[in-house]
Amino acid sequence: MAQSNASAEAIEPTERKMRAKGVSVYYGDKKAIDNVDIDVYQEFVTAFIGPSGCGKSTFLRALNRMNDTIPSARVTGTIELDGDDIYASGMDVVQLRARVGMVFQKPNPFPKSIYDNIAYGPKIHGLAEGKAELDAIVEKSLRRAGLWEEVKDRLQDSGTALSGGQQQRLCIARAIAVDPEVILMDEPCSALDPIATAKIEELIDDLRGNYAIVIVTHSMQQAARVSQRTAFFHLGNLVEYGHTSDIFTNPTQQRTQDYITGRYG
Ligand SMILES: Nc1ncnc2c1ncn2[C@@H]1O[C@H](COP(=O)(O)OP(=O)(O)OP(=O)(O)O)[C@@H](O)[C@H]1O
Repeated sequence: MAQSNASAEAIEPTERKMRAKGVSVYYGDKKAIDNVDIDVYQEFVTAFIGPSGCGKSTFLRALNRMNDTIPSARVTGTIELDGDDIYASGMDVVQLRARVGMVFQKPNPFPKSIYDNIAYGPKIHGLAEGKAELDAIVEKSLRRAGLWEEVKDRLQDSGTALSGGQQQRLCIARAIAVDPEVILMDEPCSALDPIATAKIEELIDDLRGNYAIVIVTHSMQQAARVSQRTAFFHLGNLVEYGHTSDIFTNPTQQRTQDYITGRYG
């Protein structure tokens, strides 16, 4: 498991990667997220916690316009990546989703080889000149995701034949391969056993140095282990956002206190 990160979280962020201002998300007439302001920082893991249905995944998906794929979904307010409005009309959404990658709850490798799972993104984004460069990206991505040693001799095997934990690291490698700046993770360990979960948590801690990471989790222990900042959502509102240790030991809001002491959720 990742060790306590109290010292890491005390460090003040140097670079803001994303800024949400007055963001609301609707499904048809129903408001799922209400007027949320939040900043996400480079080299920080930000955890979104809160009871089921509070809107964590909805808000996470708004950060790389994954909600665009849901016809009834509508986002208001502004979300910026490096100061640029990601909902602006000129924004290239394919490019945006490479810059703000996503890893889902259930590992979802393509039904292709391990190699092709990683190579696909760099190919369509034109990141490699030839086979040697592509090979290098595949190796580097798998190494970063802590999977290289386990798969280097069977890169042509199907990605779906790996264990659940390996599949999730493959999906992380796939996100890394297109050189993202932000990685969004929606309950990435919920389908995994404790050992595979521990590996992913260690990986998140390793990756933090190169990206801004946002993780939705139902596990408060996980949020405490891996994140430096925590946002507590309830009924579509961002109730409290701050240093992870403050949220868990000294929250300012009664609703946060009730959640972390198990009064609901
Ligand atoms: N595609 C959709 N169409 C309509 N309503 C939706 C859709 N997705 C989510 N919702 C609604 O939006 C609200 C927030 O859901 P969301 O999945 O974001 O919450 P969550 O906090 O991530 O929940 P969980 O922890 O259970 O995954 C819920 O009331 C949910 O029913």
